[in-house]
Amino acid sequence: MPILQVKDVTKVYEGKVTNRAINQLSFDLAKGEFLAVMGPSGSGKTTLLNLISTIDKPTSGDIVFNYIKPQNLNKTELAFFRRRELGFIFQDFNLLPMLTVEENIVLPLTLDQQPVDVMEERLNTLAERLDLKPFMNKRPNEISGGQAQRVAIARALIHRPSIILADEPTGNLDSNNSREVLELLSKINKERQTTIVMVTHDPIAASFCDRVLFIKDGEFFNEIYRDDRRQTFFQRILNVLSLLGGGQVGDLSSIRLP
Ligand SMILES: Nc1ncnc2c1ncn2[C@@H]1O[C@H](COP(=O)(O)OP(=O)(O)OP(=O)(O)O)[C@@H](O)[C@H]1O
Repeated sequence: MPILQVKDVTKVYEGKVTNRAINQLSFDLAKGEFLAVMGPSGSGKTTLLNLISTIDKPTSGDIVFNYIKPQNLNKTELAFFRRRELGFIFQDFNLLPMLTVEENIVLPLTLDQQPVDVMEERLNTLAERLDLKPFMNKRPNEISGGQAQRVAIARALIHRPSIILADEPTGNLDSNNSREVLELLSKINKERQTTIVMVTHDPIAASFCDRVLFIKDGEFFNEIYRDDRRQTFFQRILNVLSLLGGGQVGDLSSIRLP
């Protein structure tokens, strides 16, 4: 049984002009998979992430987590589901500026009214693993972008969610910090079998994943699995992107991945 099933999902935004942002899209996600979603601007990536994250509801079709259909939950159940099952990582980190690094990380457990000893134990483990110990009492504006994203990753992991949803997590980072964050996500995925869905424009970021799902105009375009070296996978990602159009694939094709 996949951890997530997207079944024939359509999302139509009604307005002056009707916009079919996702059209009859279907795919499964296995537990422990690290999936990248790619596609040109406006192809429906954020809409898809909003549907999976239950922020938005499909117009038709089903999204099933394990055996749960979030669209059938009431508001309270949905809030509980989101808090327990999902972890979010955003491009702009979304840390609360008034809280310290430590307070930001434990926020999901605070909201869930978990006991202090559980918070402390998990906080210590994550701070150690993500190398955050030196910054625990700092505020978000006192740390670098790369450090802020590591804090956001710790916050996304602390309640041990079933799925991590990441929207362009390296979009605001330079190449060194991007690589560090991607290696960290990859390590967490491999060591803990944490399931991750990551929307990205960046083929280098996508090359860290197990599979890339490409969408175009809200529809399935292609998917490729990593079964070889990251460099070869990267070249295959570039090949699909050049078929999709709209990118600067030519500039990237000579890149040797570190
Ligand atoms: N709330 C909304 N109301 C109406 N139309 C919307 C809404 N959100 C997105 N759209 C439209 O749905 C389509 C898909 O948008 P979406 O933001 O999901 O694409 P995207 O692939 O994430 O784009 P980008 O890479 O530029 O972030 C676009 O045509 C967009 O204009």
